[in-house]
Amino acid sequence: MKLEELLKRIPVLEMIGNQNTDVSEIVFDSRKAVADSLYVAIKGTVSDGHSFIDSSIEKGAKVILCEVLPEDLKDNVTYIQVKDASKTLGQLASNFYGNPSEKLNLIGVTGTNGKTSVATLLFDIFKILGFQSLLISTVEYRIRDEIIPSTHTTPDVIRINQMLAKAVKLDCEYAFMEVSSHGIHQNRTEGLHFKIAGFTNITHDHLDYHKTFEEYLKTKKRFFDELNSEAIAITNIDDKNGNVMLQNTKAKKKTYALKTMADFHGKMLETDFNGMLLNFNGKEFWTTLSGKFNVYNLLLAYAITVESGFHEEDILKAMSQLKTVKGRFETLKSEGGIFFIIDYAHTPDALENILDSINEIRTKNERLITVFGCGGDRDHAKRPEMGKIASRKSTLAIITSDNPRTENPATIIQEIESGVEPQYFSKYTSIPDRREAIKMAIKFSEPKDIILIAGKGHENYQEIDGIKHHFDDKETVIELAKLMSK
Ligand SMILES: CC(=O)N[C@H]1[C@@H](OP(=O)(O)OP(=O)(O)OC[C@H]2O[C@@H](n3ccc(=O)[nH]c3=O)[C@H](O)[C@@H]2O)O[C@H](CO)[C@@H](O)[C@@H]1O[C@H](C)C(=O)N[C@@H](C)C(=O)N[C@H](CCC(=O)O)C(=O)O
Ligand SMILES: Nc1ncnc2c1ncn2[C@@H]1O[C@H](COP(=O)(O)OP(=O)(O)OP(=O)(O)O)[C@@H](O)[C@H]1O
Ligand SMILES: N[C@H](CCC[C@H](N)C(=O)O)C(=O)O
Ligand SMILES: [Mg+2]
Repeated sequence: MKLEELLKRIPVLEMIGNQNTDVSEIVFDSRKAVADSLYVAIKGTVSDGHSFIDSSIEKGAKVILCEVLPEDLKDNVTYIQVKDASKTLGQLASNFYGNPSEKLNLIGVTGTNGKTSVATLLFDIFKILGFQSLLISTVEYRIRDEIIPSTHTTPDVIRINQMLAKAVKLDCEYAFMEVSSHGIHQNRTEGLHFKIAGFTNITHDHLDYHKTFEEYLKTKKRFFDELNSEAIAITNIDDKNGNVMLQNTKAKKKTYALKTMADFHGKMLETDFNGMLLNFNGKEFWTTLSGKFNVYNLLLAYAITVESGFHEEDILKAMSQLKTVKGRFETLKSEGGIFFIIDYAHTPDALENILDSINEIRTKNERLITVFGCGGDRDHAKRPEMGKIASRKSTLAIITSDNPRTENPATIIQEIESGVEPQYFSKYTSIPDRREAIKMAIKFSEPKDIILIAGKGHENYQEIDGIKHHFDDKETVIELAKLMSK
């Protein structure tokens, strides 16, 4: 593509060199530079892309876009100076791929918990309604029926535009994507044209990255601040920060809630481990999904589908056919009659929600055993909180490992244990090996008992010291429950 065309609507401070050149590709990692590419130098969290300008040229980059021009300028290279290279990358990527986000209906979901669930439910609802879509999520990316492994909840803006462009080419009419706070902060959604934006909730998470809750909140809000006046913003007003999200948005505002009056109002009428009877805006329907948090997720998915112009009856009919999202309140029953729930709850709020949901459904004649851990190299503050919640709300909590990464698993476990209140000391034990922990839970159980295995959901690895060892909670449960019932 011609450089001139690529720079359309992009404010440039200074340009040195040939402006009439062709760009073969845009890259922001010097290691991926190819002949005639344009390298964007970005200041990252670990290093500064400006220090790799020369190595990108060695690999073939012909245009350099940066915030600070290098002192030593090479011949036959075009240098472009901009105020914010990271934001400019988004605009360049949109231009390069033909602005695909404007050619379909792009819908983004943000919030601490529920993003994967809502985005996946939407992909499935629209499929039942007869529409093909793109899904960008933590678990996987999907273009129609093609599944692409996921690297990030919200990948970089080049990947996003590449996938959007492919989706447009394959006649997809919708794209559903998770918008993570890292993604917003690192401008991975810059230049994208969102039609609808949904907010799930905001609670304690990622303070290792954002430092304070206020910063985290501000980052999430930015997603709504940047919507245009034709977009629709839908927020959960049962969350105390739900309205904050819409304070400065130009988008049309819509609300959903279970506890208060809202544009979209939901009620849970009945629930058990087989599903729930729900009422949305006065209309009843059954779903095979369980867990109160899924009422919120379904309600947001419903609101987004209604705002997309579909009939309420058609939507509810489609919604009653939905299956559980992988690793989100996924249930299994062993031959011996033990009930397993596999869930991705990896934050204090998510763990509390799922335990409350299970306690609401169970008869209390059985026991509830919770196996969980906390990720290494991540927020330390959530560890004691999760220890407190799990021991308080289960018959027995078995603390184990969940991606210790570069940390010592024993230290993480100690930090979790430090949150257990003295009256619950007899209600927890610690087994660092996750397989052994699950084995212990099964050994301790009797028919009808419930074992919750939290934190990994769909993940199929245990990350230790930079190496991902294969580990899958569901697979382990199936294997052990069978072995042990023999
Ligand atoms: C902390 C974080 O988010 N880091 C992301 C960030 O990398 P970074 O800022 O550390 O990059 P850097 O190493 O400082 O390098 C700066 C720049 O120099 C470039 N560079 C670097 C080396 C080199 O030789 N040449 C070169 O050009 C890099 O490409 C980069 O542009 O930008 C990269 C490119 O987009 C991301 O891949 C990377 O994600 C890392 C791998 C990551 O683990 N991110 C997680 C925390 C994340 O983003 N998670 C959220 C979900 C969280 C949740 O909701 O649970 C997600 O959306 O997935
Ligand atoms: N609406 C919700 N409110 C509170 N908790 C929820 C909600 N939806 C899901 N959860 C809990 O959070 C876990 C993760 O759900 P999900 O994967 O949908 O969230 P996410 O926002 O995509 O998370 P991540 O940021 O890790 O990608 C679930 O397994 C469940 O325990
Ligand atoms: N996207 C989140 C997921 C955490 C899941 C949990 N299993 C862990 O490894 O901490 C993160 O990387 O922080
Ligand atoms: Mg997710």
